[in-house]
Amino acid sequence: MLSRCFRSISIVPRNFIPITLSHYISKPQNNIPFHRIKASLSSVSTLTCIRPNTVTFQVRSIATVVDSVAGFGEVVVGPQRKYYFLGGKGGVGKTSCAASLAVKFAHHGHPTIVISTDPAHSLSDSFAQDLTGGVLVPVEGLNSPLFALEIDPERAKEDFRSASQKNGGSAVKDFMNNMGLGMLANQLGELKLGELLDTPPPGLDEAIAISKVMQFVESPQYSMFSRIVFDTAPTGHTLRLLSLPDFLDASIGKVMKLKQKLASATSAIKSVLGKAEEQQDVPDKLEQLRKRMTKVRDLFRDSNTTEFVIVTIPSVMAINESSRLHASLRKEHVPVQRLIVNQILPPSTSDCKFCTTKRKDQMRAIDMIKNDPELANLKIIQAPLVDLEIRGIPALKYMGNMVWT
Ligand SMILES: Nc1ncnc2c1ncn2[C@@H]1O[C@H](COP(=O)(O)OP(=O)(O)OP(=O)(O)O)[C@@H](O)[C@H]1O
Repeated sequence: MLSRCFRSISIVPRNFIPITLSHYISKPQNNIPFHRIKASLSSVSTLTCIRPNTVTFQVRSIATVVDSVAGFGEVVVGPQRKYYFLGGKGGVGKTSCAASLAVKFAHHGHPTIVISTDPAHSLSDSFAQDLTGGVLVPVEGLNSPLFALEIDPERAKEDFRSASQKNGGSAVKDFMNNMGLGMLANQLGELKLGELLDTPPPGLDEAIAISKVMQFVESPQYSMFSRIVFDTAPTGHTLRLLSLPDFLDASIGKVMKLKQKLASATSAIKSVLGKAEEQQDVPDKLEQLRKRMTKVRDLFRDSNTTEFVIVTIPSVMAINESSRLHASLRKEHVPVQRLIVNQILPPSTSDCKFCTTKRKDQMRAIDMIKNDPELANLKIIQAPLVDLEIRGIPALKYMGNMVWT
């Protein structure tokens, strides 16, 4: 019956999205132009056609939402490369929002990469495709170029460890001890270098992973990609990630100063002993790492190229965490404009007490946003809880059309 209704969809008031995800997926031929039909939270859901091809509709429950403040026009415009980070509390829908944005960018002609920096990846699950392996994998089922990358944090950490140990870690310490420069070795100890290298702080793997991403996105081979979407780890992890470039920059700077001192001490000893000067090391990996850290930090802060979109759900706990996240992002000078409030229960017209109470509870939580000094000025994007899990390209397209209007 619904399929007959769709023939008359153009006369439906602009404020409705009258189908459910399950219907969208099962009847793709009836896909309707979402850009023409937006719903407000006060509207009700599943649209039932009483008489086909007429303006008479009975609105039941379930359907959909969306305040048209997402401004997809703003994020899609311009051929120059832009970076979007999607982050928030665990399980709120970061991956679904990131993957759906990436699909939508690709659909609008932007060659796009979606990257998961969450050690517990779910991009493969979200796209319902195997995207593992730590390399760029083409996403299937789209006519436009979209690639995905699930970063392998263990491999990245290993790379960092071996680079650092070869260049500034235990090899340096041993060398200093052999040269009778134990005092310098002690200073190195004070810097807790060993701790940094042997038991990297949480988030280091992610920072290194992002610096690796920087390395390959800077290469001309990848210059064609105009949108890079990051699906980040839950809040705590991501905050550590954002503050790490500064921390590492400072730590690596200290290590490098020590290395310089060590190099001049070594060459002084060698010249006294009359030994030939050794060839200078090939490019110092620590210096490379430091440069990449600086680039990551600058990238995080540039509002012309970067936006961090906070994703939340309508619960007091999630909104409080989003508020703290925004405060921390502001402190790190990371540009934030939008807050997605995901998984909002549509109004219930049935006598389901659970649904009514739950929705009231959610509405109270949403009201908190308006009074929260950190969140009140953000553009709020409301997205409904849909009737199926968001998995696979059709579901991601559906989600994209709901969220990114
Ligand atoms: N609006 C929605 N309606 C229905 N299901 C949703 C919605 N948004 C997300 N989901 C589902 O919720 C689950 C969690 O979503 P997702 O993996 O995107 O969250 P996440 O924040 O990335 O989680 P994690 O922190 O574990 O990485 C998934 O099963 C997803 O399909």
